[in-house]
Amino acid sequence: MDVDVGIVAQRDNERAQTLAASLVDALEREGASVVVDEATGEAVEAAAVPVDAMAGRELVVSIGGDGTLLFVAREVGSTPILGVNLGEVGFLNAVAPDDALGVVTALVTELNETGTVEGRDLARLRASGVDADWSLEPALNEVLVHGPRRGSGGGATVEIGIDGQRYTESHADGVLVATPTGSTAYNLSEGGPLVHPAAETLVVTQMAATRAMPPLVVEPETEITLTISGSESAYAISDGRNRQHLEPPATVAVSLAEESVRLVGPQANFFDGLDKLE
Ligand SMILES: NC(=O)c1ccc[n+]([C@@H]2O[C@H](COP(=O)([O-])OP(=O)(O)OC[C@H]3O[C@@H](n4cnc5c(N)ncnc54)[C@H](O)[C@@H]3O)[C@@H](O)[C@H]2O)c1
Ligand SMILES: Nc1ncnc2c1ncn2[C@@H]1O[C@H](COP(=O)(O)OP(=O)(O)OP(=O)(O)O)[C@@H](O)[C@H]1O
Repeated sequence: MDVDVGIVAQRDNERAQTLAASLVDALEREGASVVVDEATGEAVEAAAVPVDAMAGRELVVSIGGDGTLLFVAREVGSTPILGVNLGEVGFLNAVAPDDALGVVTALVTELNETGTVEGRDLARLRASGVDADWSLEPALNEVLVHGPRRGSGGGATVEIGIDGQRYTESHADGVLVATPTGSTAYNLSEGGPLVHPAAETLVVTQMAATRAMPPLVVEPETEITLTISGSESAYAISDGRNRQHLEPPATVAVSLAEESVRLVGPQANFFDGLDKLE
């Protein structure tokens, strides 16, 4: 059987491109059909396609840091992803570069023999306008609502609604809703709790609120609304990259997205990973 694999290497990263080239060689020798992303295609001899065209392949390998994996996840939906860590933190990428060849070859052999690979599904969040017609790309880490700019003087008033009931309202730099995956990212810097990956919850965390309430842990099916007012403009942002301009007063609805992200290959040990954050 011909296994379809996509490889995305962090742009402008020579180490990532070199590793991508050796994966292309090894996988083609195994009889797999391999494509790389267009930026990598300029440096590596292989068929190149846009990253979103890799959706539906049996495996996509992301070589880079957490930012690269978040980017790949945004583009390929629930296509199985393996993360190889070449970044500084690499919380989302379980595989070290030296192990990449062995792990990817083993996964392709498994796909050949069984047609499937084991993995785990990571929840994502959908953010959309309540009083305007827009939605953001689903977030693997968090959805954030903030005023015209981050930091002092850039805040706004944000009211948090939980299943139609008001939790709290305060002037703040912003408010974020994090998945368990995102609990170790921005959420942690803003005083939110660590969430163990096996816990199915969402966390709502205020950012530098003047009348701060503790971060609120809710069940994943909760409908969360963030209503922002008292500033000239505001933004809703998914995973730090995909943003929507808001004209306050504006209400953003945040809920579980239908499509999760599927990570395959060895699972990172959550507690070992925490050492990287110090
Ligand atoms: N103050 C902060 O902690 C802070 C600031 C900006 C962005 N971020 C996070 O980075 C993500 C991407 O945003 P960007 O593209 O603007 O920044 P980026 O890609 O430069 O990432 C910022 C840092 O967050 C780390 N990171 C990302 N996801 C993580 C996770 N799930 N667990 C632990 N660390 C993680 C990255 O390795 C990197 O060191 C956002 O979703 C946000 O959670 C965090
Ligand atoms: N092959 C690629 N094609 C197009 N865009 C890319 C590619 N690789 C990375 N990018 C862009 O770069 C961003 C990720 O790069 P970023 O600088 O955040 O690195 P990183 O993977 O987090 O690594 P580090 O931990 O070293 O910062 C993605 O959001 C995406 O916009």
